[in-house]
Amino acid sequence: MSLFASLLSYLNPWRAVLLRGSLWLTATALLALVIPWMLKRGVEAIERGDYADLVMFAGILALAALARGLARIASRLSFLHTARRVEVALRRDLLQRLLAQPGPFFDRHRTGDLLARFTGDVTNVRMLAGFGVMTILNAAIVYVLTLAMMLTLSPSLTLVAVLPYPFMLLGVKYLSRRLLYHSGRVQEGLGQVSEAVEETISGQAVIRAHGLAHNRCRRFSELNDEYLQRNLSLARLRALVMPVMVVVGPVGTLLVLYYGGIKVAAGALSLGDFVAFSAYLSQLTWPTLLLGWVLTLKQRAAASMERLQDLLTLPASSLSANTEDNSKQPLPEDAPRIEFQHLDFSYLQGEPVLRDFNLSVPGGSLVGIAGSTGSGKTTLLRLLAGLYLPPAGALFIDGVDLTQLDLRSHRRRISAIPQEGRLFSGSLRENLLYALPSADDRCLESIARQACLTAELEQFPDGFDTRVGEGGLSLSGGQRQRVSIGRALARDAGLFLLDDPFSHLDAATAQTVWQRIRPKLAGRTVFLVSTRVSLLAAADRIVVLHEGQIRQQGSHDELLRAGGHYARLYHREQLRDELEQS
Ligand SMILES: Nc1ncnc2c1ncn2[C@@H]1O[C@H](COP(=O)(O)OP(=O)(O)OP(=O)(O)O)[C@@H](O)[C@H]1O
Repeated sequence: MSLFASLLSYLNPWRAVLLRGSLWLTATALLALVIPWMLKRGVEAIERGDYADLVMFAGILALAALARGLARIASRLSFLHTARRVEVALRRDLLQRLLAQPGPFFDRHRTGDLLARFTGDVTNVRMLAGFGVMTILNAAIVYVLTLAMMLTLSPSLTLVAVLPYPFMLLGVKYLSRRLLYHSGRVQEGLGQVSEAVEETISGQAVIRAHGLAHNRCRRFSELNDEYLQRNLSLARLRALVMPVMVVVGPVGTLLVLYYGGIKVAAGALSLGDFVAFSAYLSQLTWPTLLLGWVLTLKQRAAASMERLQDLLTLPASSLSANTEDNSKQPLPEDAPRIEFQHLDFSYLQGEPVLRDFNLSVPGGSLVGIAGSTGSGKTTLLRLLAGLYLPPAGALFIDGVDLTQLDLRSHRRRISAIPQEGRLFSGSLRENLLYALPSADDRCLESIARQACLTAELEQFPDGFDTRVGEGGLSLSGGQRQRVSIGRALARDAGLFLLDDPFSHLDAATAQTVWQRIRPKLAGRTVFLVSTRVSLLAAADRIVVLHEGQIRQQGSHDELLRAGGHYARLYHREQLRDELEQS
């Protein structure tokens, strides 16, 4: 879609406001026409020696100027307010698209670059949608009306005045292509700088702990220099645009002065007409200059819109809406039956992470997943959540291929605790009830009890209203993890995906939390990944992964009797716990 087509789709809902704005612009231009005409009549009154008329024309001129100022304010408000609304709509659509993307999208895109699209790129488009559109429309109206007046006064002099304009158009056409290219590079550079800032702030603890601040600053300076060079190239080009426009006005005025002067001297044009003509011509100067500025703005906005279109044209979801069977809303308490059939999975062009994975899970069972680090445990849960797309015909939910499921309905029945359960800025209450904001205090207290947070809450001076800081930074790792557990429990889901939710808790607390949350999980399908294998003892089936393949599976007792990897992990853990207690 071209820049203007995309922009139009965002401006369309505000067409009534824009129409009003255009009427105010027309009123501004019409009132502006009165001023040179009153000059003409004033000059004629002076020639006649009629001072009463002169005062009257001066009065009309002053009133017209005042009314013109008011009409200009009204027109600006219509256009600039609309642009702000377009900006909001763009940001909303961008975020909606982003959140609908599957995991590989976020592996491919850098956070800073995505952030730059929300800031710099959206601002460029907003400037064009507001000031740009207003300036272009204003120039068109002023040109048509003013040229009509100039033609009325003297057609031949009008022809002389517009002689330099074709040269201006040629120069502008040549510059605009290069402006587009350089604007794109500047926005890309801004993305890299934003990325570096974002990473530095979120990783400041690691950077300082390793004494890497100096290296980081050096790398940042290099990126900044590169960004500066790109900006300077663009600024040089933009600096060329203004002179092209600035030359046009004076050349036209010079030509008019020369030929107009000859005409007045020869008596072919009255002095009043000549003064009015010159005033009309000077009214074209400012819109022409602004057009030059809008041209650079247009190219910047075109480069930005191209970057925004990359995101706005993404599919709303990588998983398609499905047949009638799946379009029905699954009930939250539905505990799905899950089947993996010869599942092979690898991330973008990487080595296979899961290989020939086969598993049949009846609805309402608790599946424990154990295995060495990097064996594919998290990947398995990501596939179940539809965050990454499994190959077709390999993963079935209630007998339906996951790739054919409506992703939103599927996710509605899932509650997950990711490995790094991120909290959001806000209070403990907001975080615990993130998925259920309307829940009452009784529900909140019950969640906190299940997640073993009650003791801490009594110590926090603000209780549930305690702020957790960005990402939950003001809480300990264990507290953060228990808030994540509470947040997941608040959902009445049918499928729980718990990725090592007790890794930051000591053995005793982990057991207590696990015992407390189990009644809530009864009758649900639960996948529990745990590096602490003793917590898996209650699972209906335990799967032990090794390098993406099932190495062992069975109940806790069966696996202990069989010996092997699971039994070794279990005995090692028992020994460690005994040592810690002694
Ligand atoms: N987004 C990704 N892009 C590419 N490769 C990935 C991605 N996420 C994980 N991997 C790779 O997939 C493999 C399995 O990772 P996964 O996180 O599933 O293992 P895990 O068993 O959960 O490990 P751990 O116990 O350490 O959390 C690893 O080799 C990892 O490097």
